[in-house]
Order: sequence, then structure tokens, then C-alpha cells
Amino acid sequence: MPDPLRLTIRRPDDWHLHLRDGAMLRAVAPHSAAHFARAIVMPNLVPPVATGAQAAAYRARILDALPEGARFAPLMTLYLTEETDPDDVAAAAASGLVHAVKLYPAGATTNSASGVRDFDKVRPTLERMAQIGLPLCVHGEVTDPDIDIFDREAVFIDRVLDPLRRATPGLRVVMEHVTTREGVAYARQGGPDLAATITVHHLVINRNHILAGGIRPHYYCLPVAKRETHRLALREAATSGERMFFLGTDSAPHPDSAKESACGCAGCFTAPNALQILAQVFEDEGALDRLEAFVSLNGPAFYRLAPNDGRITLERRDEPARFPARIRAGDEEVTVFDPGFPVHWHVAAQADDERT
Ligand SMILES: NC(=O)N[C@@H](CC(=O)O)C(=O)O
Ligand SMILES: [Zn+2]
Ligand SMILES: [Zn+2]
Repeated sequence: MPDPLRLTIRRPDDWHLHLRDGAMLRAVAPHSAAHFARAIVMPNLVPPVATGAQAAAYRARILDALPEGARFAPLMTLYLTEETDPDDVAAAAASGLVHAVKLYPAGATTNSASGVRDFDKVRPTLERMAQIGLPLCVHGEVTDPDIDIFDREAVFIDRVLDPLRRATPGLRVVMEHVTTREGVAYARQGGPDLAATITVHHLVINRNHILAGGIRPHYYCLPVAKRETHRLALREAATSGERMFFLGTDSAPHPDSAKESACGCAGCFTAPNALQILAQVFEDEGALDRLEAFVSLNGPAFYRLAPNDGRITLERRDEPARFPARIRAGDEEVTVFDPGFPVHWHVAAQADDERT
């Protein structure tokens, strides 16, 4: 077991992040760059980041939004549409710009209207990705309105994901933000071409946190948090150290005005406190020795990248960490995820300096 008061691990990465654009990008990017060395940047802007040229331009805007001296590498993704050109995808991957393609079933989540309706139309792109080993990141929920929202992930696995993987041998898939024990079980038995990201908030909340004792819009995200048995399965998976599970925060900022609304947006903003909350969760599970695998090792191994050279030191103090309740983004405010329990883990000030 590591020293219970200080834990030094390789710098972590975030394998599922929403950075948005404009004033929001400038407000949130520094929070991710403060703790994470790299992030898979989700492409669900309006219009979506669908071509290599759009990804290159978006990457430049992200770099421009970072503070002086930040060491943070945005790993770009392309939004899979029915018009996606396999040659464009292959060229963007070969140049090192693009690290994955994102599949949104049309209508499944925020800004998914340009996503896929007819899977036959994306078959040539999927085949090419299988050939070149480029991962497909999947938002795994069916959009069928007859399926209960709490069942949409499990039904997606049976109806869409499993047939898709069988039809495309060699396709490397990341099941994004798994929220169910069915998702965990499927990821476990999928072999080396399958992995799953897990968010911080799905390790912390179940559906009662959203709905019991008043509706809590800042806990609403997609896929929606499920019942407690699923949260426990996710905690067991994340803390297991198994190679197929790694962190994707899905930090998804929306202005408070859009969340605290009669029809509120889905997404939890966790970038400022994701790492500290995770350390607390892993401590509570007696698994601090496996935190590094989850946040710093398993992700790069799946994406065929080296782990980061730098180290970050987390420190457990009696006095809980203090996080801002909300941050400002241009004229708007964005509420920071509140885990609802004291977080005793702090990022030690000098920790993410590679030279120390
Ligand atoms: N997770 C969410 O609730 N929202 C994400 C979209 C997504 O990852 O599905 C967003 O972009 O706001
Ligand atoms: Zn999603
Ligand atoms: Zn997301």
C-alpha cells in the first residue's frame, strides 16, 4: 500500500472531455490543464467537429485558450456523420491529429442531431477504422422513445453495439461513460479491442441524488445515473485495476441558466475537482494503489500511447479541499459538481511539475 497521506502517480489523462468553444472554452480549459496532461476532446460542437480540417482549427482554438506555460495536449476526435469521408478520417489519424471517432446515435444526447441514423451509411468509415486501428468512442444509448431511459444503455449493447462489433471484426471500441452493471460486464468480456470509460459523477451519485427530496439539475447528465446496484458495479470496476476501465470525466459544462430550466441540459461539470474526488473514492474503497492504473495507465495503453512522464502528488489532509461552487464563463456561471461529502485529497502545489 502507498503512504496513506501522500500519493505520487504519473500525470493523469482524461479520456472523455467536453471543452466547448469561445468564452466557455476559455473558462473551462485551464481547469482540465491544471491536473490532466492530455484529454480526448469530444467533438459535439454546433456545427460538429466532423472533418480533419475542423479538428485542426478546433485544436488551435483550444491551445489558444490555455494559460501560459500549460502542458496539456488535446487529443482530437471526429464526429461521425452519415457524410463522413473515410479518407479524411484516415488522413487525420495518420497525421497524428485525430485519435478517435465519436459515434452519437442521432438524438441520444447533447448536440447529437448530426449523428448516425442509418448504420449502413457509416460502414465504409468503420471498416477503414478497423483496418488502421483507430478507436470508435460510442455514446451507448438507444434513442427509441419506447425504451425506458434507465434501460437505454443495456438495450443499446444488445441491439446496436454487439451486432456492430460482430459485423466489424477488429474495430476498436470505447464504451463511453458506462453507467450500468450490464455495461461493465460487456466491457469485461470484450477482449483487447474493447474498453470503457467511467466518469467521476457516476461513481458518486445514483438516481436518488437527482430525484429524491427535490430535483437537482446539476446531477442530471446522460446517460442518466441509475440505481445504487449499478453505481456499486461501477465503483468495483473502476477500482479493480483491470486494463479495460479508465477515466473519462465527461466533464460537460453548461451555463447554469441552461441547467436550471424547465427543460434543463444534461451534463455535470467536474473538471476542477475530478481528481481529488476520485482519490477520495479510491481511498474509501481501499484501492488507492489502483488509482494510477485507472487515471494514468490503462487509458494510454488502450490508445497505444506512452503514459505521461510527469508525476502528480496527491495529499490527504484533515482539512477538506475547498472547491468553488461555480465558475464564471463570459456572462454566464457554471456550477461545479458537488460530491456531497468532504474530499480530503488535495493536489499538492508543486505536483504537476515534471522537473520536481
Ligand atoms: N454527458 C452529458 O450529459 N452531456 C454531454 C454529452 C454526452 O457526453 O453525452 C454534453 O455535451 O453536454
Ligand atoms: Zn455521451
Ligand atoms: Zn460526453
